[in-house]
Amino acid sequence: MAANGNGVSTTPKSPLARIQTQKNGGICHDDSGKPVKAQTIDELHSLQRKRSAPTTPLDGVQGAFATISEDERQRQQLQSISASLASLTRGTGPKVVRGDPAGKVQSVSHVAHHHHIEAPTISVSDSSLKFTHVLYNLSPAELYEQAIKYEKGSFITSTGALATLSGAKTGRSPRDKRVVIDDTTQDELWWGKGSPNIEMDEHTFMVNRERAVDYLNSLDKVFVNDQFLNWDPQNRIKVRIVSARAYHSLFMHNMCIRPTPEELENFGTPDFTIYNAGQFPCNRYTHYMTSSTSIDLNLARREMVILGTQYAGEMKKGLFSVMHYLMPMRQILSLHSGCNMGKDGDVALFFGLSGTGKTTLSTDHNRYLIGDDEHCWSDNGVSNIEGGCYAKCIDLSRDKEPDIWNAIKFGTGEILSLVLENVVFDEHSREVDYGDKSVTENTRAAYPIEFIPNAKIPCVGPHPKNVILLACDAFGVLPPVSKLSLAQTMYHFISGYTALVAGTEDGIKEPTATFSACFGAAFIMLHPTKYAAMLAEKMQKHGATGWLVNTGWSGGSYGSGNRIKLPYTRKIIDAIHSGSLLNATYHKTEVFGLDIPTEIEGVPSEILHPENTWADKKAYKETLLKLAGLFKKNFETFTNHKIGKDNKLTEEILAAGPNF
Ligand SMILES: Nc1ncnc2c1ncn2[C@@H]1O[C@H](COP(=O)(O)OP(=O)(O)O)[C@@H](O)[C@H]1O
Ligand SMILES: C=C(OP(=O)(O)O)C(=O)O
Ligand SMILES: [Ca+2]
Ligand SMILES: [Mn+2]
Repeated sequence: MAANGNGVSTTPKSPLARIQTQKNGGICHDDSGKPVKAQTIDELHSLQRKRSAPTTPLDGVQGAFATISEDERQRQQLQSISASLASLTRGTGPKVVRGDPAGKVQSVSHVAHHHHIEAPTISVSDSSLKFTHVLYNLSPAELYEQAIKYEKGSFITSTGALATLSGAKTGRSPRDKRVVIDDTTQDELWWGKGSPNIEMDEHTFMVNRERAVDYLNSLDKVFVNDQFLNWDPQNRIKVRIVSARAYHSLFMHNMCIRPTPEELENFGTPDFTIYNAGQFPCNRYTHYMTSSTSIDLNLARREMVILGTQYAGEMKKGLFSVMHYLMPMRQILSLHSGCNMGKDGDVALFFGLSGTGKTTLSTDHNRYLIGDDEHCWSDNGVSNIEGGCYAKCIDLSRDKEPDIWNAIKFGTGEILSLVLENVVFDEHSREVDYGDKSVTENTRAAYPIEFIPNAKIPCVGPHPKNVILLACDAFGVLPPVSKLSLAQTMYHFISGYTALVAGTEDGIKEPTATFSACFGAAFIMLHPTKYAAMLAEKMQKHGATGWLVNTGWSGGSYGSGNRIKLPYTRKIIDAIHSGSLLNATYHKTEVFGLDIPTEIEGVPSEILHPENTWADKKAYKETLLKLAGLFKKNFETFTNHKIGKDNKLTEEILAAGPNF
């Protein structure tokens, strides 16, 4: 007789299957599998989760390496987090416990618990009495669960990425950034016209800090990430990020350097702390505030407060500003650049403003990726500041950007851990439509750098051989590539030109020129000439060549011409890396005086000089002069600043701009 394991006949004689029972007293004893060890459903569920092994042997090691007990270490960790969350309403800080308030289980923290922490069973609204549950350095899988359970707009896409929404803000808010001015920062930092540092006083910072901390303390739970910045071990910075959303915690998990369990045990006090209370607005009646968004940096307190924006990029770029202060103090140059390395150890830097191609061009299947956005250049070479990449994914295609495409899914040996911001997907298949701009043009994917197959781990490399300045010229008059002298490199580095296209809004046809000193004025803290002088010195010392690459328009301005094809730009970049472009024949352009090659393998020669690609030569000349005028006007503010030890380089830089 054919019967399945439950004794149900599969060849019923009557229309309904008859249950065959055994003869021994009418009681079923036909379960073929071993019974589970659990006596109750709760027990069964608790069996599902195995405790993570403690990383330090509990009895510790004797002698010089003796470690504190696990209980003591956890007590110290909670004390440190409690101190981070201190506010006046809780003089001594909130009562902090670890774990998810929703479950009785404490297993969300991956350090084994050897004592049971009693959480209150009734909810108490008075913040000085309530508990704040701390979800400390959760794993991506745990953060996925938190996001899916509690954060509206969280979904898993067909490739396993976590899709989220950042709310009303889908980009950075540079005009809402404030920096505390005190006796030290007043002299050290760059203030005034052109500077990104808009001042606020210490007291106002504390007002916003208290607002953010009180908001965080009012919640049932907060996420705390303890992580690192900078792959250079001698200049590593410990950061703590306190946030209200699993999405923010996962984003920083991916973007900062992830500590090993051992490193986490010995983490101690952070060097810098972010309070991200982005869901809660600032009070616009507060002095120095001009909107409901505020991103406040206090270098003396080593703290940053975020109110009124949930755009995750604010955290990574906020920390980048901090590095732009801390690193130059140690004679290390911080760079808003991507960075990769060839098989022979030749390193290239890719400077550029947002959307010019740092991430796209540094992610190159034939080279090792050191990082896509933030680096340091010290006497030992280059190091990535971050542990992940943050790629723009509008119109992302598998053909043109295969490594980024493939990074947006399960990673080898790692559970899905990726954030896809503001993308649109099919409600059933969960397939992402990268062409959809319904939420924003600035859709993003944040993934750990290991998701790129050729990542160079640890993310460090020798001194750069090529320094590539990327400009997305929507006027269509800059050549696709030109070789720069050191003075020209400095001129273009200080200028930091790119052009924004007005986007898809109708009525706006003119591209807008943007000049952002050091290709990242929004993040620099000192005067641009300080960074420029360091760059000049390093390039000179290590014999690096500068290049200007236009990743923007050709054959006319935005509206009539077209964006230079990515495969052509890649060929240009290949020729820079291989060294073949150094040996090309060059001729000088008028007005900008740029040296352009006559030939590059794989690139049609006629596009190398932009004039050839314009049907209307008069319009070309007019547009060229217009852009040159904008460069001249922008550079006026820098003419009184000296770069280098004598005036020689400064004079050369001034002469390296457009002449007309
Ligand atoms: N010729 C080109 N060179 C570089 N990027 C291009 C080019 N044409 C189109 N793009 C697109 O421009 C965008 C560049 O963005 P991204 O690399 O993220 O810039 P960044 O990292 O500098 O902010 C990508 O979406 C890329 O596909
Ligand atoms: C995240 C950003 O960086 P980028 O566009 O340079 O990749 C940003 O500028 O907000
Ligand atoms: Ca980028
Ligand atoms: Mn960037």
